[in-house]
Amino acid sequence: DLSSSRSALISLSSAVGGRTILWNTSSNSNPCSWSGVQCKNDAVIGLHLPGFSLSGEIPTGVFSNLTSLATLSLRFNELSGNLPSDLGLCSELRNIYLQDNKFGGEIPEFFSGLKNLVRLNLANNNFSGEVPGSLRNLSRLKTLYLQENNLRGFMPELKLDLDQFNVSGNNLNGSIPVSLSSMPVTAFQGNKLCGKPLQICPGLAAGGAIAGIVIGAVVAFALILMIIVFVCGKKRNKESNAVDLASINKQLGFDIPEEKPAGDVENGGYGGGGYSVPAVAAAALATPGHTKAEEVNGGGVTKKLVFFGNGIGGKMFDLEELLRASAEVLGKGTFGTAYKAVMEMGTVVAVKRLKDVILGEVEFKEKIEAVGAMEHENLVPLRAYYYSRDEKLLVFDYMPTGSLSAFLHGNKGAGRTPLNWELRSSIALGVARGITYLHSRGSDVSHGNIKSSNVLLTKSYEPRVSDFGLAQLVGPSSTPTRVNGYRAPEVTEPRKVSQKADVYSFGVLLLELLTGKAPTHALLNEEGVDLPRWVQSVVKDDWASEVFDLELLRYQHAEEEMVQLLQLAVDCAAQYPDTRPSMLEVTKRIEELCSPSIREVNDPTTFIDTDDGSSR
Ligand SMILES: Nc1ncnc2c1ncn2[C@@H]1O[C@H](COP(=O)(O)OP(=O)(O)OP(=O)(O)O)[C@@H](O)[C@H]1O
Repeated sequence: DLSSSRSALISLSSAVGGRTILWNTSSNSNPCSWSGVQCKNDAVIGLHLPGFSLSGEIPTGVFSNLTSLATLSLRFNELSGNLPSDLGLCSELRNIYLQDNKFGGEIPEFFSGLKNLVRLNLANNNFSGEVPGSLRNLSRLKTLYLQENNLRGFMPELKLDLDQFNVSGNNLNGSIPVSLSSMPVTAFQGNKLCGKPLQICPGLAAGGAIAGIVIGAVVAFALILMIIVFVCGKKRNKESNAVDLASINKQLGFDIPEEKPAGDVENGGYGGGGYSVPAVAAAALATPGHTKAEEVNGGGVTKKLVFFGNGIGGKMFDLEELLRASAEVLGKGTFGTAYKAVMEMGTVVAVKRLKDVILGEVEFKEKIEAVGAMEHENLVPLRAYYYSRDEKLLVFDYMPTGSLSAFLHGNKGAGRTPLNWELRSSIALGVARGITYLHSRGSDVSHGNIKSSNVLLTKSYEPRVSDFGLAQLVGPSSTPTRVNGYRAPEVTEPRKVSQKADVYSFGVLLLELLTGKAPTHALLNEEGVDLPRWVQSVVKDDWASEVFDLELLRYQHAEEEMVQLLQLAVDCAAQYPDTRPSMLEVTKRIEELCSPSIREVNDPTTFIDTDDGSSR
């Protein structure tokens, strides 16, 4: 019944902070077209208003007109007061997300009547009183999040088959019920609880004292043994490392700091090295048995940097100059280590020192020249290369803003620069164009390693795809063996990539841009998920708008575009290669759906949001 749900929504809207701006409440307007309102057969089945700065109490009576609700999401607002009792009338509710508000009072008993509930999240509120034992009636419940409230008393035995559970940060005491003993320690921390998985309860400890002493002694003995074995092993390792480093240092005449692994999200996977090595490229050339001079003039043949086009910014330089550059490790990737090198004349380049190149010089030149010939505004240009028997160096333009991965996941703290919708969609389009160009060079040309750490950003945040064409240069030991969240399911052999596998990886990258979540293979935690599977499950559960990155939710005007891009991402990440679109089609679809937003990108001031909530 639309008329009653309409008045219910208007009263909710005016009660919670007067945010009527969210909904067009003019006469005859259908609430089903209002943003955040989801309908099925004219009945309101979803209310999705996360992060809208709503405040105040929800008046009683609103929910009695919304009894078809299946999903209620009001998370990340400032709503307060008791939950209205008529929420208990919404017996169709499956998902309740009320976390990160200021709701108070006791957890209402009426929840136990919502028999269809699958997810209940009341975390980070001011709920007090005890955890109602009647929650055990919710036989379909899979997620129960009650952490960071003021709950006290005992934890009741719920005997539910929960996948996700957390009551940490309350004032609960007593023993943990057996049915919850398999939950992780973190689910109970910050209470006065005892028993498995936490420490044994005091009363029980006395009874088990003797057994405890015996077991304790055995465990202690085993521990001491393990420590001895570990310490001896470490000492041995250190000795062998010391020999290696000593011999390298002797050859080079200076210390090489330890290299940082690439893709280190904490440091943004980029530029986190912080140390500077004099002429790190020289280090690259000084391999056992070859001195620098021999290498450069080995056997009378002068090895040179071979440039494509007219150098970097019109400047060319020779190997000697590169060797004199001060360098900094950017990270270690699949194909070798990347350095930032600043030359005396001020030119900054990125140098990649390839490892495990199996090709002979002629074949290497042929392949690398094909890479050097690739020219597109969304690809990182290869400017020069150096080939000798023991060293292969590639010189690229240095991208000062780092990788998309670093930008999306690097700095979660305050002061983080959020990526607005216009920027995200223009990055999506740029990357799609770069890959489409690669694919247009031949049906057998594919990238093979598309991921957000291989999308680098220029100063004005234009995306450039890197690392293309390198997989063909190196041996199998350098191909990415780790199963990663970007790899298409049919790619069982990492070197057997295809254009359709690139489309899959691009689909995952789109999902990453839209959800703000980093993909990993397994369903791990909030930080890493099997993105295609996660998104599909969420969309199937009718809570599609829950998918998007919180930072995107303020761009109400672009919701339609976001949903369409999400659909495209899901199409790209289809399980079967044949059902995925081609990159050319993908580019066209993004051009069509994002063109209004992307036009705004021409104004550089729209790139970055101030994150002060003013545009919400
Ligand atoms: N041209 C460049 N300009 C600036 N930073 C770069 C450049 N090329 C690479 N980097 C940075 O150097 C680091 C290592 O890059 P590299 O390409 O070697 O590995 P990766 O992309 O992390 O992994 P993989 O080799 O599996 O693709 C990354 O953090 C990357 O962002």
